[in-house]
Formats: sequence, structure tokens, C-alpha cells
Amino acid sequence: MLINSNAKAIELPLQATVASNEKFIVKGLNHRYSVKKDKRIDVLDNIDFTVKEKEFLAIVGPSGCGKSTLLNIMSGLLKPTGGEILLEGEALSSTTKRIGYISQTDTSMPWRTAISNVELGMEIKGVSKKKRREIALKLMQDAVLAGFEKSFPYELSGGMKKRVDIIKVLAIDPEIIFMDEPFGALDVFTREMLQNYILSLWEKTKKTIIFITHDLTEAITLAGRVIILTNRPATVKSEYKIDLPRPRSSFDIRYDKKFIELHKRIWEDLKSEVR
Ligand SMILES: Nc1ncnc2c1ncn2[C@@H]1O[C@H](COP(=O)(O)OP(=O)(O)OP(=O)(O)O)[C@@H](O)[C@H]1O
Repeated sequence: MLINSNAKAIELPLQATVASNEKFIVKGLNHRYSVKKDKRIDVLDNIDFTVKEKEFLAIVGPSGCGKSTLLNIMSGLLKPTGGEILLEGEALSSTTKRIGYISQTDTSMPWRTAISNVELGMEIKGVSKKKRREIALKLMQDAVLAGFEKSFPYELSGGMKKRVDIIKVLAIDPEIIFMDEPFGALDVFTREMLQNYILSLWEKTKKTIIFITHDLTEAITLAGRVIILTNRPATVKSEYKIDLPRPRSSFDIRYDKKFIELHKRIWEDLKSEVR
């Protein structure tokens, strides 16, 4: 169902409420970059939305509209020029270990093996050698990476490297995971496989996930709610509940009648923003 939009409401059933707790409140967020002495770029314009605990939220918008800027502000990496972010009611003023961040670029250290890359965050946290090996082995097994523990990043495929990046974050067990176009650089088959991996991960852990993408199909496949941003300076254009059954398969869900209907309706809304 379409919510919070000037567009006509559409008749799609409401999704069952995932959780009543509000994890994030984004209030009147503005951001302006100063690039030169006299040049400024307005990127975010009065952004308001909330994110519930255990929610899988996708944020979709045209290229360059300010999606990464928004996520960087929500993770405490960047201070906004206006507005605020509340994390469980408390103003967020710096980065927090409660949030794990997965980006498009590979973050593995080339001189470390896959397993020692997975262990890196736990090492920094001071987890004992025995414990971190135990956790890393289990995570690698679950991510179908058993047998590649001693491989170096250059010996892994793009999809495998991405799975190492994901479980590196899971190893430190953050409550919230931010993903900024994590599969943007991958081929379509690897992308679909990883979407399935993320779907099962969310089913298992029910972590709060915010997933940034410019791919509407990916957003509808994964999320329980999709927020559409306008062109820069980005504002929230609309929100859609994604009332598709779970567990989902990224390979099959896109042929579901309801998926096609949702895609069509959301695309009607998004296409005017895509130049
Ligand atoms: N550090 C910065 N200084 C100045 N301008 C910036 C900076 N970071 C981003 N921008 C500009 O802000 C705008 C929004 O960038 P941002 O990366 O947030 O968009 P995006 O929606 O994530 O883009 P894409 O989908 O292409 O990754 C762009 O015009 C970009 O050039």
C-alpha cells in the first residue's frame, strides 16, 4: 500500500507490522556540501522517516540524489547541516558499534586470508583467538565459504569476496546493518544469489537492515518497505509497504503477480525522478 505520498493511494494490502519499536527517527534532515569557497550543493532537503526494529527497509533513488550521504549521516560518519537522527530516542552524534556498514567496495585486506579478514573486527574487539576462530569458521560455513578459509582475497570470486565482507560485519554482531549498494559491481547471477543470502540472513537474525539501491527490483525483492527519494536535493517522495510472502526467493519472487503489480506502481512514481 502506498503511504505518505501526494499520489493517489493504491489498493494493496497492508503488511503485518514487523515491530512496534522505533529504532531510528530521521527528523528534518538537511545536508549541503561546500565544495568551493562560493559553491554549495544542496543534497538532502527536509528528510523525515522512521525505521522500526527488525525492519528491512530499502531506500531507492536516482543516481546522485544523496542516498550515500543519507546513510553516512545515519551512521554518524557525517554531521548533517540540519535536522537530527535519533537512535532509540537518543541523538546520534558519532559512529557507533551498534551499526555495521557494508559498502559496494571490497574491504578485505589483501595480505590477510579470508578467515583472518573475517576475524579482523573481533580481533579489534579483543575476542580470544579460539573464540574468534570458532565464530569465523561457523560464519564461513553458513556463507558456503568452507574450504576457502586460507584463500587470499585475490583467489576469491567477486561474490565470494562480497560474502567475506558481509560476514566480517556479522562477526561483530551489530544490531543494525547498513548496506550501500553492496551488489552494485556484481554480475546479475551473483547478485541474485547474494540477494537470496541476504534474505535468509534476515529471516534468521531479524536484524534491522537499511539497504540503499537504485535497483527497484532488488529493493522489492528484499525489503518489507521501500522509500522513494526524489532527485537532488532529495526529499522523501513516497513509501510503499511490500506485502510479499516470506521466506522469499530472489529467483522466483519477481514472477509473483503481486510483485509485478508493485513494481509497476512504484516505477510509475520513480520514473519521473530518473533523468
Ligand atoms: N564529500 C562531498 N563533497 C562534495 N560533494 C559531494 C560529496 N559527497 C557527495 N557529494 C555530491 O553530493 C551528491 C549526492 O552524492 P551521494 O553519493 O550521496 O549520492 P547517491 O545517491 O549515493 O549516488 P549514487 O547512486 O550515484 O551512488 C552528488 O552530487 C555528489 O557529487
